[in-house]
Amino acid sequence: MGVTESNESPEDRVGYVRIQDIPQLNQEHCRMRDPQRVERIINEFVCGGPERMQIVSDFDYTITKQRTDDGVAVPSSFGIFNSCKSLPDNFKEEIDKLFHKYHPIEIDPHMPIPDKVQYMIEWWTQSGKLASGFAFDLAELDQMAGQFKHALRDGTHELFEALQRLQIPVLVFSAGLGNSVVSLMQQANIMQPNVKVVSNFLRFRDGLLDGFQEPMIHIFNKNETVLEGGEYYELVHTRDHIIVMGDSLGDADMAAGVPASSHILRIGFLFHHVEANMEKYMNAFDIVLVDDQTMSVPQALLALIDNRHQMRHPHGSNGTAPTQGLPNAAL
Ligand SMILES: C[n+]1cn([C@@H]2O[C@H](COP(=O)(O)OP(=O)(O)O)[C@@H](O)[C@H]2O)c2nc(N)[nH]c(=O)c21
Ligand SMILES: [Mg+2]
Repeated sequence: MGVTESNESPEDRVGYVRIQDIPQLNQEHCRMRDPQRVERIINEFVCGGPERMQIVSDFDYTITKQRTDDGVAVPSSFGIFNSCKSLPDNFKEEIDKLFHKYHPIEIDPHMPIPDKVQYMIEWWTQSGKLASGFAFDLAELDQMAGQFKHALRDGTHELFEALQRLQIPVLVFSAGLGNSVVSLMQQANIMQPNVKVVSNFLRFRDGLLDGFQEPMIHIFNKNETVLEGGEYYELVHTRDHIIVMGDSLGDADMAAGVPASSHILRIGFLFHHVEANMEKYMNAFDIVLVDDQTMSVPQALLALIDNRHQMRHPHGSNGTAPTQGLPNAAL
């Protein structure tokens, strides 16, 4: 007698998760281009368990809120640095000039990407040159960043706690200023050993600021290809179940460079010009959350993965090696 072939479809299996059973995905402001694809990936994630998961997240307005309860605007990571009082008098003026020259290029819908890349490299290089040749006390940056430690999305602590407990690596990718990102995350107590920040970090030489450390992270190389060969790449390249989170369209590509067989679920936080942007966001992200200032959706997905994991490993052992502490200055 051979093995009886089962006609059972995956949907009939015990433990199969359905979108309609996940309240966070059934909210009015949660949009999905292809709910069946989302459901399929979620089931892959739940079956694969925490050992195969990694998170890749943008920082500005993804980990921080797009809109705060008290209406206070949250500065970007560059903005936190630029508002430091001790910077030379002309610094702010010059950095603003660069912004007005290059930001329209960054968002120009007609210019081809390869042309934009050249301009973006110019912009980040010139910003680095401006941030050179004067003394700067990082304590001032800490003080500025600390003012916004409560401006993280609701549920961020709980999400990061769960990710740490399940030893899921988190890559925070920012084309902004890494020192602000790390400082804010440290002061908010979410800079756990499983979290790595890849960004632009200030460099000092002979006690003076000397621009940014290499490699430059700009908006068009903000993806896993810049990690290749590095320590973090080694840690995560076998983790083929990936949640990507971002608020800008380009953030959807942050997992570029991971093996093609990976399952990637992209979550996009849409806030500005909702109607005008909706179609593009729906095409770029699997889940689009409109004016959602929480981490409820990633938390819900993680809870599903966690619950199944607890059922398999009721005594707490998950068979994986502990996540190493990760250096944040270099790749
Ligand atoms: C070099 N430079 C780049 N930016 C902006 O920083 C952003 C960093 O990009 P990102 O990491 O994708 O962050 P986001 O979450 O804010 O989108 C880019 O979109 C640029 O518009 C900059 N912004 C300021 N204020 N000053 C700068 O020197 C500067
Ligand atoms: Mg952002």
